[in-house]
Amino acid sequence: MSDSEFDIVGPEAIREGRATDAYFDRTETTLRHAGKNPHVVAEVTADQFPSGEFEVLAGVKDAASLLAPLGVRVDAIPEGTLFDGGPVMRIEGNYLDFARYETSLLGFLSHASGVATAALETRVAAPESNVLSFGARHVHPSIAAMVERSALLGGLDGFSHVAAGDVLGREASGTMPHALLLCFGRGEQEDAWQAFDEAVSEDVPRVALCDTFSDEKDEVVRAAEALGDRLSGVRLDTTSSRRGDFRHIVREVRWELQTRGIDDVDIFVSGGLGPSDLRHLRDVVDGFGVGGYVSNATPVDFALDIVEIDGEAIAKRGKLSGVKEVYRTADGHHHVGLRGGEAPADSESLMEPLVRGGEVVPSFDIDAAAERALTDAAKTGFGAE
Ligand SMILES: O=P(O)(O)OC[C@H]1C[C@H](OP(=O)(O)OP(=O)(O)O)[C@H](O)[C@@H]1O
Ligand SMILES: [Zn+2]
Repeated sequence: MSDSEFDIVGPEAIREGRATDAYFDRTETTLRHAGKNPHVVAEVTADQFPSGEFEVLAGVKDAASLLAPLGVRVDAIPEGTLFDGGPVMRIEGNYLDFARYETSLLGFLSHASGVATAALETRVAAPESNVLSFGARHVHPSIAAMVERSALLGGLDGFSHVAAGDVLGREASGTMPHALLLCFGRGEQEDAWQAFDEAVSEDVPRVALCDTFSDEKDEVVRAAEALGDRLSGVRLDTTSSRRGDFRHIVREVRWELQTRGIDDVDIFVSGGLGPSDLRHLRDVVDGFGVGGYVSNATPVDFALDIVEIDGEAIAKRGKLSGVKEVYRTADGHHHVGLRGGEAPADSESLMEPLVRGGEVVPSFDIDAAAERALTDAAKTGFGAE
């Protein structure tokens, strides 16, 4: 029993195959006892048939790292690709070489793909706006890097979690919490904003949180008067009990700034926002902090199913036997067919080599994957209202 500081399943357990469901231990014991370890092809699939409901594939980088040392051959559709049916990954090898890794494999793909899909929904809802991932507080700290990487892969512009930034090699960003204003006390907002301006390094934009004690309009005018042209933005995180017509509040704030000749102060909003809020506010605000809608996204319901054993097509009830290819047709839809079958006219086959000879084939670039997701979103009409 490990006496580690926190109850967290670490990378060692994942690598050793202990991050698995107990029935895979039983499976290994039983198959070894019976002298069975067939050569299989297994596919990761969410929907057997194209559903028209697209999701973003993410988590492929960690999945590749997990599978590479196992002596299996893996193909997958690239990270960031939108899919709506058929396999997203195919594993070929002796079943016992990878059986116990199913749990972690699906966990890597399911959770990250759910978060990336939610992030893309917010991205396409406000394509011109600055949208930051602020939801790390809602999830277990051990998965913050997955959440923030998936948010970037879904097209978001930045994130708030510092340690996730260490993992991703990117700078976390954010403004200031209500706790800062509270520590200076009621009526002392100017002192708080000015102390922030004096203390925080110059490269951090001066974005004042303006909704702690009094009306947003009042606090914004006071922040502008307190910081002058050092103020680069204001954040309104108006709590739901006071929110009313958030759009109207933002327009009042913009009016009070503009009537004072202040045109270069950005207005950011946050707090319980989802795609419909972003669509409703995108023409009056400059940026969004989106938290729970992205970080708390439902994982994609992937399953790993054997579809061929020793060259014979086979599948459990509810699944399609045989090794399949996935194609994207010219109209952005997907087509699933048996490997070796005829590809639809004007289609592209989506599966690419992921692991060969123990090596991960592709390099992984978050920005390229995000670009792919945005391109696919346009092709498929993803998130269109
Ligand atoms: O609601 P979500 O979409 O998850 O957004 C997460 C936002 C909202 C939250 O406000 P508070 O809970 O008031 O926290 P703080 O006082 O630190 O701003 C905090 O500012 C996060 O950045
Ligand atoms: Zn707050």
